[in-house]
Amino acid sequence: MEVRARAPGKIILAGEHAVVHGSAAVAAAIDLYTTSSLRLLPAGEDGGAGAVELDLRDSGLTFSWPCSRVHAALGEVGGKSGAPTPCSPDELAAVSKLLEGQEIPEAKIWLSAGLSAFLFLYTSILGCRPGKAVVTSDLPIGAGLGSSAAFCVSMSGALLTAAGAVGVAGGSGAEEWELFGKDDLELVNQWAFQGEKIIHGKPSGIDNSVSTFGSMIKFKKGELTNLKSRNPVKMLITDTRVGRNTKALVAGVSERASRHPDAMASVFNAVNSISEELSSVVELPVEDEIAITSREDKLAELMEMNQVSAHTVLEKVATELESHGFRCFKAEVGGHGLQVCRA
Ligand SMILES: Nc1ncnc2c1ncn2[C@@H]1O[C@H](COP(=O)(O)OP(=O)(O)OP(=O)(O)O)[C@@H](O)[C@H]1O
Ligand SMILES: C[C@@](O)(CCO)CC(=O)[O-]
Ligand SMILES: [Mg+2]
Repeated sequence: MEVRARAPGKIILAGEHAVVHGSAAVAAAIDLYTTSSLRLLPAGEDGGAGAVELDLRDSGLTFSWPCSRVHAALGEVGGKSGAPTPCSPDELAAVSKLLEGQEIPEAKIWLSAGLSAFLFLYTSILGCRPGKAVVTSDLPIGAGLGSSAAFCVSMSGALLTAAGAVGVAGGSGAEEWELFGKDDLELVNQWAFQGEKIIHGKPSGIDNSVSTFGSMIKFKKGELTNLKSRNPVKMLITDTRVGRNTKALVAGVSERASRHPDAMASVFNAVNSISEELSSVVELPVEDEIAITSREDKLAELMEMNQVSAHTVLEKVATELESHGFRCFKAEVGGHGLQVCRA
């Protein structure tokens, strides 16, 4: 049987980075997804133990680890389909050793973090059982749209479903996306957070939470509040195609906070207030065009204060940006979280 799980990317409207230091932040799922398909395989035809395989379809790269090698590196692992235990430094070192000998092009060396997260999640949940995972994604990687979280959430969803730890009982039989129950989502989210830690270093958990649960959320110190907005909020997302590494950026902010503790505490406090205010603006009931425009203006101002300059003339701005070679996504925000499909 093949299990497919898809998880959305996200945008953060306010509170990015400050959320790692305890400020509130507001994030929304976007309708761009990463899909992980998983098929458990029989043991090798030659009587061998088979292999764990990963096919990263978008980058045209495939990876394979003989189960015997995985077992030799990690020992007895797997079967942990309850709450996760974090990846210990020894485990991470063993996982990193498994990357040796894999042909990762220098230009895509950043994939190593994703491969480590995959190996940790796969082996912790399924042990050294042979299987093949295929990943495809609509999301640009390293562009701030939560590709790492969508990768970890969709992969955790597929692995835990294959392990029988979560899932819609029996499935509908039809090939359509179904939503998980709340407890299952909680479990997937906990596992995905462990994967995010391998990729991000010190994540707040906002990205994996919004990717798992969907919708628009306020997130503060690990606590999630669903924001209820009766009117859809539309955003224009622009990929500057200038890649960056979130782990390095997060570490940079922490270093700055330790160099300037008082000043940065005030910055984090200000960002917290912006996120709190933005959350209430999102939930304001808006009945007519004037109220919608006024809400958009308030959101724009708060986002600008947070960091970003927001524009409402979407088509005009998109055309202008695209004429300069940028890529724009017009995304619906606040949609579904993790979904699963069993063929
Ligand atoms: N589809 C994918 N396949 C394999 N690895 C992936 C995939 N998507 C993300 N990753 C892993 O996640 C890393 C990118 O994570 P990073 O947190 O730096 O960027 P992001 O998640 O796109 O942005 P942000 O966290 O700021 O929203 C990649 O370097 C890779 O290791
Ligand atoms: C930059 C950051 O705030 C969001 C990354 O999308 C880091 C985090 O919260 O883990
Ligand atoms: Mg990320």
